[in-house]
Amino acid sequence: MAGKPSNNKKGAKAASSPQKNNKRKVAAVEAPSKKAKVAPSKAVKSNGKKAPAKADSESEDDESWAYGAVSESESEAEEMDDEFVSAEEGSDLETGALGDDFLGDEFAASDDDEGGPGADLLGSGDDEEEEEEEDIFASNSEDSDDDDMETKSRKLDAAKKAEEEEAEAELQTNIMLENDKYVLPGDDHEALHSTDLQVVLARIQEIVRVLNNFREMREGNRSRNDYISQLLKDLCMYYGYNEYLMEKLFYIFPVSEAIEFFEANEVPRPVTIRTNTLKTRRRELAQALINRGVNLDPVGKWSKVGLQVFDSPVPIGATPEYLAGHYMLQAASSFLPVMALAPQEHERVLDMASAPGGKSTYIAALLKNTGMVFANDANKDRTKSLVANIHRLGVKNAVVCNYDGREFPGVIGGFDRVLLDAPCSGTGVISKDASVKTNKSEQDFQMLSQLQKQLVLSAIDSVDAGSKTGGYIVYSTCSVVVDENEDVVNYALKKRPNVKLVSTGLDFGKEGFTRFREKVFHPSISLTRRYYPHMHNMDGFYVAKFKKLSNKIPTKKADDGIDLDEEEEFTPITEDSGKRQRGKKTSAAAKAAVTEADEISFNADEDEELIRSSQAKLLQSQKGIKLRPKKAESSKESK
Ligand SMILES: C[S@@+](CC[C@H](N)C(=O)[O-])C[C@H]1O[C@@H](n2cnc3c(N)ncnc32)[C@H](O)[C@@H]1O
Repeated sequence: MAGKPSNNKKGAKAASSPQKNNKRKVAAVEAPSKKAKVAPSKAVKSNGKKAPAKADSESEDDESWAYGAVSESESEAEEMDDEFVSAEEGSDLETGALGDDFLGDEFAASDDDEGGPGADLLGSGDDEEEEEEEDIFASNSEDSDDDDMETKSRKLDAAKKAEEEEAEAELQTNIMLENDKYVLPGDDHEALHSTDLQVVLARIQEIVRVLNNFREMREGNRSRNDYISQLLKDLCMYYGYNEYLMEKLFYIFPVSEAIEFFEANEVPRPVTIRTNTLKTRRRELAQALINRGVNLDPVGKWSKVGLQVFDSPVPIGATPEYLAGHYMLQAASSFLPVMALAPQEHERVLDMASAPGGKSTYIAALLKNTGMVFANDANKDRTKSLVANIHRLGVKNAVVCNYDGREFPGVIGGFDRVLLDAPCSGTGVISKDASVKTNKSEQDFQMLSQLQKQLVLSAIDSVDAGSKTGGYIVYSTCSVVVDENEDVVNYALKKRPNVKLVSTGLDFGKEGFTRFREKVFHPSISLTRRYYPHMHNMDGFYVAKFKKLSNKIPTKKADDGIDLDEEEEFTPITEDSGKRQRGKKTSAAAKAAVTEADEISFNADEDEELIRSSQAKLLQSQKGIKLRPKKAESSKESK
C-alpha cells in the first residue's frame, strides 16, 4: 500500500486486493473476518479471503425493491435466482456460536421456548450423514493437481506479505518519528483539497489513530468533532458515499470498525446456495456439483442446507441441478429470518413481501410442502419471478398474491406465522449495489421507516395469537440503519402491547441496540440480531422475532402504550456513564426510556402527507397511475 502510490482509488485497491486463488481452503461464511486494526487496505485483504465465484446473475442487482418498482434489468436471471440477485439480505455468524445441529436445534429451541413441536426438517441429520458429507468435501479438495504449484504459490504469498508488512512498518515508523500528534490541515492547506486518494487514505489512517487515543494524540485544543468532521469528508471521498449516508452509517460503529465496514462493502460476499430439501439433500447436491467441477463447501455449521461456492467452470445459475430446482442461489443472510421464523409442518404462513421468493420457498421446504404459504408481494412484476421459483423448486403449498402488505389482515388473517422481510434501503448489501452509496436521502429513510412501521403492524395483526403451534412474527431487513430496524421494532412494541420480543433462536449476530445516539429503545430489543459484512462475511442484515400474546390490542396501561406493570429483569443504562447495570425494571425507568423513543416515533396522522406521497410513488412505478396532489387541509376547511 504505502510502497505503491496510486493516483486513484482503483489503483490503491488493486495494490491491496486479495490474491486470486482458486483453491478451496477458505473459511466458511461463518468465520468472522480477521479484524483490521486501522488500515483500510488491510481490511480488504482480511475480508477478501478469496474471490467468490461469480453468479451469472450477479449483475442483476436492483434496489427498486424499496418501493416495489421493477427495473428493466430485472430479467430472466433474477426470475430464476432469488433475492441474492436483487440485493437483499446479509448476515453472519460468530465462529462456533452454533451447535452442529443448529437446524434441528433451532426448531426444537423455538418450540421448547414457546411450546411447539420440534422437528429436524432435514430428515435424519445423523452423524453418519455428516461424515459422508465431510468425505465429499474432503475429496473435493484433493483434486488440487499440483503440489508444486501450491508450494510456489505459498512462497509467493509469504514474500508478498513480508513486503507489505515492511512497507507498512516503514510508514508507521515515519509517522511516529515525524510527530505523534496529527496536525489537521488548515482550511487553506493544499493537502486538505487533495483528491489524491493515497493522500486521503493516509489522512484517514492518521485521524483514526488519533481518535483511538485522543487524549494523547490530539493537537492542541482541537475537539473530537474537528477530527470526526474531517474524517467523514475523507471517508465520503475515499469510498464514494453521500455525506448523509456516510454519517448515518459511521455512527453505528466504533471508529475503527466503521472503516472495516466500509472496506467490507468494497468486497463481494461469497456466493452461496440453499439446497432445496423438497427435491434433494445437501450431500447429493454437493456431489453432483463437484462432479461438474464446482468448488464448494458447507456454508458453516449453523446451516445444514447452505453451500458456499468458491468457483465453478459452469454458470452456477444455469446448471442442470439449478434448472431442476435442486437449489436456490441465495445469500446466506437470507436463511436467517426463515430459520428464526421456524415454520412447523401444517401451519399457515404469510410471507408479506416475498418476491422473488428466496424465503417463501425455504418456508415451503421447511413445511415439507404441507400447510400453506401465502407468498405476497406488492409489485406485480416481481411476482413473476416468485411464481417461476415456486414452480422450479417444486413448491406445492403456495398461494401467490399481489397486495400492498398494509391491506393485511383485511385480505386474509389468522396466520400461524408471518414473515415480513421488509422493503428497505439496502445499506446491508452495498457490495452488491454500490448505487445505494449515493442515492439514499433523508427523505428516503423517512419514507421507508414509515412504510416499515405500517407493514409491521399489519404483519402483527395478521397472526392468530391462539395458534397452537405458532403465533410468531419475524421482521427482517437487509439494512443496518437503526431507523429501519430498532426504531421500527420499538414502534411496534408501543403500538401493539399484545406482542413481545422473543429470542430469534440465532445464537450468533450482534445484539440490537437498546440505545443509539439520542434514542433509547425498549430493553428487550437486545433480543434482536444485527449482522455485518465485516464481522460475519455476510450481507448486513437485521432480524427480530415477536410472539403475539393476545388477539386483542390492550388498552394502554401507560402513556407510551407499553405494559409497564410487570416487574422484570432488564439492563438499564445510566444516563451519565452510558454503562450498563443489571437491575430491576421500574415503571419510571422504563417509562422514561420509551417516552424518549416515542418522541422520534412515527405518527400516522402527522405524517399523512409523507405516507400519501410514498403510496403515490408506488402506484406510479407499478401501475403508471399518477395521483393528483392532495389539496391542503386548510383550503379544504375554508371551503
Ligand atoms: C426485500 S424484498 C423481499 C425479498 C424476498 N423476501 C425474498 O426473500 O426473496 C422486499 C419486497 O417488498 C416488496 N414491497 C414493497 N412495498 C411493499 C408493500 N407495501 N407491501 C408488500 N410488499 C412490498 C417489494 O416489491 C420487494 O419484492
